[in-house]
Formats: sequence, C-alpha cells, structure tokens
Amino acid sequence: MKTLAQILAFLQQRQLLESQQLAQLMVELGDLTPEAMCLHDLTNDSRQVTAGAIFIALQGVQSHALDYLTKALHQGVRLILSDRALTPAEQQACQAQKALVIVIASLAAHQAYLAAEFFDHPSRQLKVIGITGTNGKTSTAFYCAQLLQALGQRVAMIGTLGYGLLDDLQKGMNTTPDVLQVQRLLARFVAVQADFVVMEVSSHAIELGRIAHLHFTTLALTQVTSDHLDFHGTQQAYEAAKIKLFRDYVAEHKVVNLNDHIGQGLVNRCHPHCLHGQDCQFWGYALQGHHSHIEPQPKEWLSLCLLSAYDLQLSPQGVRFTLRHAAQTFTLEVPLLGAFNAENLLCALSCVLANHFAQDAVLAAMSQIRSVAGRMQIVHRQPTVVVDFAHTADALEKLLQALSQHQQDSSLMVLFGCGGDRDQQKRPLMAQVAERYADKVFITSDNPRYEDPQQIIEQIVAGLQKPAEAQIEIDRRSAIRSALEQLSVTENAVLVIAGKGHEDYQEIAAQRFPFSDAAVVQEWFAEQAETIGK
Ligand SMILES: CC(=O)N[C@H]1[C@@H](OP(=O)(O)OP(=O)(O)OC[C@H]2O[C@@H](n3ccc(=O)[nH]c3=O)[C@H](O)[C@@H]2O)O[C@H](CO)[C@@H](O)[C@@H]1O[C@H](C)C(=O)N[C@@H](C)C(=O)N[C@H](CCC(=O)O)C(=O)O
Ligand SMILES: Nc1ncnc2c1ncn2[C@@H]1O[C@H](COP(=O)(O)OP(=O)(O)OP(=O)(O)O)[C@@H](O)[C@H]1O
Repeated sequence: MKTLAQILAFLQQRQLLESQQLAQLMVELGDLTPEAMCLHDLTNDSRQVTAGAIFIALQGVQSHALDYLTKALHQGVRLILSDRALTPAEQQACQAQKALVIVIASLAAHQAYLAAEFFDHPSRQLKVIGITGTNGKTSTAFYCAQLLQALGQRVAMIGTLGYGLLDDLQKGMNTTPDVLQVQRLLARFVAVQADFVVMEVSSHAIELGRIAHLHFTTLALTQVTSDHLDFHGTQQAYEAAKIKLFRDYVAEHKVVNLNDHIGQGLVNRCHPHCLHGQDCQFWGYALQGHHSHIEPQPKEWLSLCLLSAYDLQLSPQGVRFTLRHAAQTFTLEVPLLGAFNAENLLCALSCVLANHFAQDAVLAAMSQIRSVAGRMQIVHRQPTVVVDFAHTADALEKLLQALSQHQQDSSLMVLFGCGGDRDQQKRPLMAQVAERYADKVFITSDNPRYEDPQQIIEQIVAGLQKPAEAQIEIDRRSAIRSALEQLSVTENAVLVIAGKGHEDYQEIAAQRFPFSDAAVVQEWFAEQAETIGK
C-alpha cells in the first residue's frame, strides 16, 4: 500500500510529472489530501483491479489497456497512469467514477522501477532462484522447489506450471509474466511468508525486461539449443539474451551446465572475477563428467562448486548415478525418466547446495523428488506405465527415444491419438514415429474437439506401414484398458500413454468431459488388485 503523496513524490523525483498536471490533480482531489489517499494495489490488468488500485495503462501488442477502462472503473480503480491521453469519453467515465488520471508518455520505461518501489522491492525480502535455458526450465524449477520444500522451506513458484505456493499453483498466461505481474506476485509471496521463490526466466522475459529490478539469490542455466527465433530473429540474438541474464543481473550464485557451450563460455569468461569478487560464485555441474573443455580452475573452485554425475544407469524404475561433490561420492536413485532429467536434477541440486543447505540434508531430501505431473510421469510400476504430454511427432520421438534407453531388455508399447482442429499433417508423422520406436502401437482419440474422431484416427493410420498390427479403439478409456490388459500379459514391457499428460478432461464436440489418463490407469490396477484379493 502507498499513499498518493508517495506516488507523486516518485513521479516528481523522476521528472515525470509536470506542475500543470499536479495542479489539475489537486483540483480533482478536492478536500482529500494526497497523504490521505491510499492506493492498495498496482496492476496493468483490468481483471485484477480491486477497489483503491492503480491501473497502469500501456499499449500492448494486441490492444491498449485503456480498451478495458470500463471494467477497471467498475472494479473500483482509483488512479490511472496511462502512456496516452484519454479520449473525452474516457475522461468523462473517469470523472464519473472519481478516478484520477496521470498521462506519462514514457511510462513504459519507468513501470518496472515504479512496480518495484510500490511493492517495496519484494525480491530483496525473498530468496529468488531464476532458471533459464531452452529446455529443462520447468522440470529443474520443480525439482528445486520440491527439494527446498523437503528441507522445510516455504516455496513459491512462477513458471509454466503456474504461479503460487508449490502446493497451490494457479495457472498463468506466461512462463514469466510481465514485470508488473512479477513484482505483484513476489509481494504476495512476501505476504504469505515464503522463504524461496523458484522462477522460470524465459528468453522473452530477459529481452522484454520482465525481470528488471529483481534481486536474484541464484541464477541457473540448463542448456541452450534453439527456440523462439521468430521473436529473437537469429540464434546469436537468442543466445545473447541468455548470456545477458548472467552478465547483467546480480546474483550471489550462478549455476551452469558445463556440458553446454553457453555454460562453458560463461564460466571461462566470467569465473575469475566472479570467483574472487564480492558478490558472485559460480557453480558448475556436468553429467558423465564431460567438463574437460573447461579451462583449468583453481583447486578450491573444483572441489567446492562442482557437481558431477558418473555411471548413469537408466532402468524402468528411473535414473541411478554416482554423484561427486566436494571430494565425496554418493549413489543416487530417483524415479525420473530421461538422461536429461538427471542433468536437470544436478542443476536443481546445485541451486539448493549453493544456498548453504547441508549436503546430508539435501541428499535426504532427494527421496521427495517426483516428476512433473504428466511429463514422463511414472503412474504405475511393475509393470511400468508412463504418461506424457508429447503431442507432436518431434516430442513423441524424443519421448520414445528417451524411454527406449530405459528399456533395453524389454518391449515398448505406445498409445496415442491426435487433437482435432489442430495441425493435420502431424497425424501420419506421429504414426511413423510410433511404429519406428515401439513394439506395439495403440491408436485412439485425443481431444477430437469439433472433428470426427474416426476420421482423425484414419489420418493417423494412413502413416503406418503395418496398419494391421496396430490396435485401434476410438474410446480412449477402453483403449487404455485394453493396452493395460496386453501389458499385464507381456513380459518385461512398458506402456507409454502420450498426448494428454496431466489434462483432467477430454474435449469432444465442444464439451469437456472429466478424463485423466493417470486415473484410468490407477482405476484399472485397483480393479485388478481387488479381483486378486477376492
Ligand atoms: C507477444 C507478447 O509477449 N504478448 C504478451 C503481451 O500481450 P499483449 O501486448 O498483446 O497484451 P494485450 O492483450 O494487448 O493487452 C494489453 C494490456 O491490456 C491489459 N488487459 C488485457 C485484457 C483485459 O481483459 N484487460 C486488460 O487490462 C493487459 O494486461 C495489458 O496490460 O502482454 C500480455 C500480458 O502481460 C502477455 O500475456 C502476452 O503474452 C502472450 C500470451 C504470449 O504468448 N507471449 C509469448 C510470446 C511469451 O511471452 N512467451 C514466453 C516464453 C514461453 C516459453 O518458452 O516457455 C513466456 O515467458 O511466456
Ligand atoms: N536438460 C534438458 N536437456 C534437453 N532436453 C530437455 C531437458 N529437460 C527437458 N528436456 C526436454 O524438453 C521438454 C520440456 O521440458 P521442460 O518443460 O522442463 O522445459 P522448459 O524449458 O520449461 O520448456 P517449455 O517452456 O517448453 O515448457 C521435455 O519434455 C524434454 O523432452
């Protein structure tokens, strides 16, 4: 909460308020003094406006926030800061609701600091861990948050999984929301006494300043390949955005993957002054010890801040590896699938260890690690059933490749469908991928939406070389049950159910029916246990 006097002082300090505007404002205030007028919140979204809030109205890509003025006024907005002059009709509407207006043409450039000031720099009152990378942000952030929670910390998250305390995440629009939303969320986390915030930092967020004026305790980089070139233009510009986070933002610890070329570059370029500087320490992690391309490091750096994993073993139960840290080795086993998840886990472990938790306690906390819901999620063991949200040919290929590494002596079964009213070209391609990697293919419906599910299936089947060998069942629940029946009589087999991940509905003809792949699996196994028990 701030008073109008405080807001005016901020604007005057930054020379954003003309004396004429101030005089006009005083007239509009009437008997009320700026000291007596309380402003309870600050937002740029009319849907979040509450009585006594400030509404920051800026030009967006699709619209101007003033397009939503009526709603903001209806919700009780008290002060509007806008980057454009209001139309006479808008002015009238504001006067009718006694909402004050200040027009600041350069508002966009000042909003980040205004938000940080309004919310009393919440990032300084929390320990904020920022995680970036092309892939692995969500998984690493989730493992990190789980470890911290198991260590008795109150942990909040901002990312693809949602925003909020770890056990109460609310779905958001963006991986990293805009700068006002970030500061507002952090203020909420301070209010609920969170200790740590683990946030995903997308490349858009770095480039668009969504994390401006944030104080990070730890920054981490998973890996950099290629993505979002539509936005960044070139691979070089995309990589530059990632590097910018580590170059321009202060953090006490910076954690990088030593097997990644950008991670290596950061360590080779930055570590001498960071290591000996006052404010930052580099931590490096490497799967399978491939860090020989790092220039020789001082001995204490190697022993203190390096995490390496050796002897990686992949089994239907998960990953197992030997961890070396601070001249000690440990064997770790976690129910996660995919070698890349061992890397993500190393990143999360580095973030947590960098924050001064005792090694023994951190290793004990590993028993709490579980996969992100619907992503390579083991929903049943012996036999292993995995649920994943892969719904493109590329994602399905990556998924089946990763699972085949876990299944060297066993056979792989895959069940999937394709969503309606979306890309039709991928349908036969997904069939080809499934046939290439799996021993048995089950084809069913995904979310048919407005399309005829039978026709979608036919388009998938058209991609199969041996269609007679695939099992086709239009009803997803029956298809899963039938796959489970076959799984139970096949020795050493694993079933992966792809496409819907953690979704809790199936969308058919504009209606969403409650549906969960994991629940269907659990229900089937519960029935089997009951039958055996009788
Ligand atoms: C291109 C882009 O970055 N768009 C973002 C931008 O949208 P926009 O400028 O079009 O906003 P707008 O809809 O015109 O609205 C303008 C203003 O009106 C306000 N408004 C809007 C609607 C309303 O009912 N009331 C209201 O007050 C908005 O809060 C905003 O202040 O501002 C919105 C609010 O902050 C963002 O949600 C939106 O992200 C969209 C959804 C998006 O898809 N962004 C992508 C490019 C993105 O940022 N992705 C990254 C990486 C993802 C990853 O790889 O994981 C991310 O971090 O999410
Ligand atoms: N460390 C990694 N290296 C390479 N690939 C990875 C890594 N971690 C995850 N992946 C792959 O990327 C996919 C997305 O993982 P995750 O959601 O953790 O990443 P993300 O960076 O948050 O991506 P997105 O923003 O698209 O969700 C996984 O399903 C897996 O196929």
